[in-house]
Formats: sequence, structure tokens, C-alpha cells
Amino acid sequence: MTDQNLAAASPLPLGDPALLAALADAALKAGAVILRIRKEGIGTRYKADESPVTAADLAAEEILRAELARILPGVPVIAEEAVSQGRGETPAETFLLVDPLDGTREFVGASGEFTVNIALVTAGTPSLGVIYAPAVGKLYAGGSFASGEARAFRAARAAGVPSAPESWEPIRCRPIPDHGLVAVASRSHLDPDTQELLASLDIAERISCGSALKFGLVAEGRADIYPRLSTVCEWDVGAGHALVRAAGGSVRRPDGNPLPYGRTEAEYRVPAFIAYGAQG
Ligand SMILES: Nc1ncnc2c1ncn2[C@@H]1O[C@H](COP(=O)(O)O)[C@@H](OP(=O)(O)O)[C@H]1O
Ligand SMILES: [Mg+2]
Repeated sequence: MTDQNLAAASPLPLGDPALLAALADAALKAGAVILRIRKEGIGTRYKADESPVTAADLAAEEILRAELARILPGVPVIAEEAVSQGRGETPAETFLLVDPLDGTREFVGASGEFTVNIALVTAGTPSLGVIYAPAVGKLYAGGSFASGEARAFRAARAAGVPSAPESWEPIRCRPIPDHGLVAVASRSHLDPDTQELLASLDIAERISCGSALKFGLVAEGRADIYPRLSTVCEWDVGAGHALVRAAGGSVRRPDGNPLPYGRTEAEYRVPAFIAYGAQG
């Protein structure tokens, strides 16, 4: 029996680091589908909230649903496109958050700053997260494991090619400096409140970036803070939250309280959050 068959026959325990690699492989497969559709030409339509959805979002979500059902059978999947079509599953103690194509605006434009995001949420907190940007070949993965260890990684990966975790490079947030912060913020959805907060901070450099790649910059110590004081959804944040936590940082509500997850009644909306590098 091959390793892949073995994994299919016996689902991995939730705290097993091999689960992170399996989720990364699912993201790499979805990334391959996204790049193929991008090459063929993008068919864009607009959802009720006027955000764009493409054939790539839908195809990537379909492949992720199949992969995740194989990797974690029976674990509910809360995925952006299913929820927007009223077909969302119900979150349980353990559930998955999936954004099949985060940064659709960047995808529809020329930028390669779009990602596949997968988060495993356990007991209300994102414990594993994978962010894969197929057009720029960047994979981020991180989480906390049953051993009590938390680890975060990055890797340069081609879409569709299975990932060897041995080749992943460990990453850490950098300690937030007292002066001259590096801040990262949305390229396409920068709101006035976030701009005001940024203006109030001692910032040496500001990076604009699309999608969950912003969390990768915090996790690898390239940025100290990623504030977002306008609404996003749990699938935009969960994977990055797990990654940044595993790298020694944090993601919280602006008042410092924990971010809640699995809020079906709020349609999974996250009104605001701030991601920080390593504090004190
Ligand atoms: N008003 C709003 N309500 C909910 N989510 C929003 C939003 N405005 C932006 N977003 C989310 O922010 C994501 C883009 O983030 P960024 O600006 O950092 O690239 C979008 O992801 P999708 O592209 O997956 O729809 C979208 O879900
Ligand atoms: Mg998104």
C-alpha cells in the first residue's frame, strides 16, 4: 500500500503534523486548477454583494471539498462559495474553513497575490493553517500539534506538485520593535478606519498586498502588524491566524479580545482584527 492509500484508509489524528502536510497538498492541487483556469481565461460574474466570483473559485472549492472529505472525513467544511449559495455546513467542535480563492480581485486583475486558504478550527481556535499562492509559488503552513509544539513554515512550491515537509523552511515572527514598524495592509480594500490607525502608528514601511499573503509576511518576520478594521469573513482570517500564532505572533480583535469562530448567525463575518508579530 502506498503512503497515499494508507492516509486514505486511516484518517490522520487531529494533532498529527502529517495532517498539516496533507492539507498543504490539498491546497497545491486546488492551486493547479486555479492556474489552469487562469491560463484558459477567466469567466467572472458578480455575487449579490458585488464581489467577483470566477470559475476558478468554484472549481477550486470543489476539489478542496473532495480532498478534505478524504483527509478528514466527517469534519464539517465551511467554504466561501457554498456559504454564499446557502449550502453551508454547520460548524462543530472541529471544523474546516476554506477560502478556495482569496483575493479574487487580484486574480481578476494582473496581480499574482491570490491564495488558497485552509484552516482547521478546534475548540474555537484555528489550530492548523495553510496559505498557498500558486501564481507566485509560495506556500505557508503552520499550527500547533498534539506534542504541544507550534511550528510555522514556508516553502517555494509549484502548483499540483506534492509537498515534502522536510524541505519546508521554519519561520518566526520578529519581535515588534518600539519604533519604525513595518505594517502590511490590503491592496484592494483599504478602509478609512484602517488608514487612520496606520497613520497613528510609528511606521517605517508600509506594504500593500492582496489576500492572506499578508499573514505570511507577519509570520516570516517581514511585517510587524496587519490591521484590518473593516469586515472580512472567517475563511479570510482562520488560516492566517493559525499560521501567525504558530510563528509566535497573535491575531485578535482590536480591543484585544480573542476572535471568535464558527459564527453562523453572523454569516461568518469578522468585523475587524489586528495581526501582530511577536510581542514583549
Ligand atoms: N465587505 C466585505 N465583507 C466581507 N468580506 C469582505 C468585504 N470586503 C472584503 N472582503 C474580503 O476580503 C478579501 C480580500 O482581502 P484583501 O483585500 O486583503 O485581498 C475578500 O476575499 P475573496 O477575494 O476571497 O472574496 C473578501 O472575502
Ligand atoms: Mg477571501
